[in-house]
Amino acid sequence: MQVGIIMGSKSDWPTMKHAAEMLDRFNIAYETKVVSAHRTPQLLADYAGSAQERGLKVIIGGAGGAAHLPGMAAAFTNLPVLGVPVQSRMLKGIDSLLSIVQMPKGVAVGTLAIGDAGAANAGLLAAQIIGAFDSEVMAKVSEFRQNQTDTILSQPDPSED
Ligand SMILES: Nc1c(C(=O)O)ncn1[C@@H]1O[C@H](COP(=O)(O)O)[C@@H](O)[C@H]1O
Repeated sequence: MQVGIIMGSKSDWPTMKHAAEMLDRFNIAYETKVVSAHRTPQLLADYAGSAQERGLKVIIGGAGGAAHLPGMAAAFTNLPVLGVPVQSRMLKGIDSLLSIVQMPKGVAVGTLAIGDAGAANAGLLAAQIIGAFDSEVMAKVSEFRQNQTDTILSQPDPSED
């Protein structure tokens, strides 16, 4: 496994599956697990603490509300941790975003956008990090981006639709 996708609750999966789907495009092996800084703190310490020796290269952590999961994962590992703010019901994910993004200097989390697009981009960014050291993955990232550009350039102008 190269990427660990962790989330605070099973209820985060409809968002976090977009990270998994992005990794599928690049044939990057990943594992998924519910791990919570609040509800299963020892599991988080064990998971993040052993991630590097188990061969993971990147951890993607998604959580909503008081989203301490990515920051606490980053506290237990030197691997790059990408944080996905899951949209919360009461505060629409602003709480998740602010909980993840304002890390103290010296412990880094790369924070993505709230919700599905953020999760997809976390998968893409993980592929780009791995691709920096793996030319096959980087070739797939280039192809993905070229296809995206070609699709947009081939669309008719808005008024011609
Ligand atoms: N933010 C965290 C953490 C954590 O940061 O450790 N653990 C669970 N949660 C979040 O609680 C929300 C509601 O969870 P439930 O749906 O299980 O009640 C989820 O979005 C989860 O990520």
